[in-house]
Amino acid sequence: MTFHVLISDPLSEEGVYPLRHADGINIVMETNLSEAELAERIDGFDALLVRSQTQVTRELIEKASNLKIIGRAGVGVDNIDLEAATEHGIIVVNAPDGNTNSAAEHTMAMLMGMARKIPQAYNSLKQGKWDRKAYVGVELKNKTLGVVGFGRIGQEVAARAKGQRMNIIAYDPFLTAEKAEKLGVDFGTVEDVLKAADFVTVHTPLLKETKHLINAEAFKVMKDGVQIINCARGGIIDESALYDAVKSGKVAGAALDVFEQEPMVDFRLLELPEIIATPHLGASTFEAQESVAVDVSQDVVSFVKYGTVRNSVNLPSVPKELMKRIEPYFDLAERIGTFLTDLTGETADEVNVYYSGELANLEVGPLTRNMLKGMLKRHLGKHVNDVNAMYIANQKGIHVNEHKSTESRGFTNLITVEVKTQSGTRKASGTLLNGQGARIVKVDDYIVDFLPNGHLLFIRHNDRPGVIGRVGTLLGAEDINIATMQVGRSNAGGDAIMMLSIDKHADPEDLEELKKLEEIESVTAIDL
Ligand SMILES: NC(=O)c1ccc[n+]([C@@H]2O[C@H](COP(=O)([O-])OP(=O)(O)OC[C@H]3O[C@@H](n4cnc5c(N)ncnc54)[C@H](O)[C@@H]3O)[C@@H](O)[C@H]2O)c1
Ligand SMILES: O=C(O)[C@H](O)COP(=O)(O)O
Repeated sequence: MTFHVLISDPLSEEGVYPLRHADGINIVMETNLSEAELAERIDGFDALLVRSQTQVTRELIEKASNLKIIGRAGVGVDNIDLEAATEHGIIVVNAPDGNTNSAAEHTMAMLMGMARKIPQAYNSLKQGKWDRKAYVGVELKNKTLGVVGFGRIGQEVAARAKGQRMNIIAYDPFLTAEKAEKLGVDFGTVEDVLKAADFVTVHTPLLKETKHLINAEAFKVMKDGVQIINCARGGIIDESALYDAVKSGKVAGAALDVFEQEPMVDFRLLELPEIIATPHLGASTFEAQESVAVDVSQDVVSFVKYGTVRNSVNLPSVPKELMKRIEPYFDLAERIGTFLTDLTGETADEVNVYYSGELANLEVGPLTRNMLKGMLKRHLGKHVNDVNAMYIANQKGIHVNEHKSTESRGFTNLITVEVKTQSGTRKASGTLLNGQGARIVKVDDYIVDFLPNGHLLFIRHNDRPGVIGRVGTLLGAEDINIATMQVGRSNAGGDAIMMLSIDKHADPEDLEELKKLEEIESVTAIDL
């Protein structure tokens, strides 16, 4: 049975060599298909290989009844509807490392070209002018480069910028003081980075949280004359805010390789002489394209021959028998992970997962991966799933340990997750109650019992008369209805907690009002 592969974006011929010469695999490379033509052709193929140009939408996937694997020859999978692929049982693989170096080098080229106004000077010379006064640049030496997003490419850019004797300050949800020191960079919040930087470069995925991360508010806190680079994803910088910031003189230069809409249609930005641009070329080198094409080709061959892949970004590989016994706990494990990320407001350095009861006799790795997915998804969105969660956690230096005990601890099965963060240790335990679904039954050392879903408030307070009533009164005044309320205390008059589920999201102002109430120690909103 021949395995048919359609390549709809330009992949390196050298890179697809393993595919072209694999038994039983037929390749068609058609890189000029319109969306409609692709939708017509896709049904006849078992695999689709793309870069960033082809939009692999839910509509396209629904037409691809034979599709078994999608290969992304690059990092970003935001042009692929992962949920739709997973729902349709289609494995998605990418090539997370193959173009890192090229993208970092392109970022440095854009940084230096912008600092010395090279494209502008070249265009002027091409028009026959010899104008040396108009293109006075700035040095990089002793200037501060602010890096927002300190993963593979962010770190490679920082290493190169240090070679230019720049000072580096970085922000990344997974960057801690210890890691920053080891990498020889300063670190801080996004605001710290934007305030300190002479040059800002962004290297995050495009997520709900990072869309327009650099907006008008962000430009306000930056230094006058700041210069900014985006070789990551269009949309991280609000292009309309950038236009205004350049016009006002706040931003002295911008170097863009990616755009909110690609191919670019609104060229307004390029009318500004302070802006230089390239058409999404960060990974466009022979070396990078060969590397990423080899990576995805090898995964397709491995999938055809053995049913396994290396760089899956969406599907778990769990034996059917085991899946039947642990699948009911997947959702609980994920919710505990998200609950703890929101409860701590920090990323973990160490995670200990304790399985007690019958679960202790099973391979619980997929449950741990689901819990990690819940823990990481706040910052990595659909880039993390139960297949790559452990890989990403390890990459971020999060130590993950599993512990098992057949001791029942009062429940047939109990999953306890303990996280160690910069601020201390927190934990939560959950179980499945027969016929009532997932429940969280312990938070830190307090016994509770609530559904881990919807809008939750976790309140730490001193055990005094009237505290609970005041909380209820304030929420009522804000028209926030309490669905359930759990209270627990270490001892009479001691530390205590409230765990509330409320009917609508409590906004920051409501939380601030609650924190002002007498005897309230902390208030944390958790939306699961
Ligand atoms: N221009 C190009 O041709 C080109 C080439 C390669 C990669 N890219 C893009 O560059 C980006 C980075 O690629 P990578 O390989 O370094 O990915 P990566 O996953 O190694 O690093 C991304 C980092 O962003 C961090 N992050 C997530 N949300 C954040 C936030 N709100 N604030 C700060 N940091 C946040 C993550 O923790 C992670 O460490 C991706 O979007 C990728 O698609 C573009
Ligand atoms: O996410 C990536 O890998 C880059 O944006 C490269 O995209 P490309 O494969 O379209 O060059």
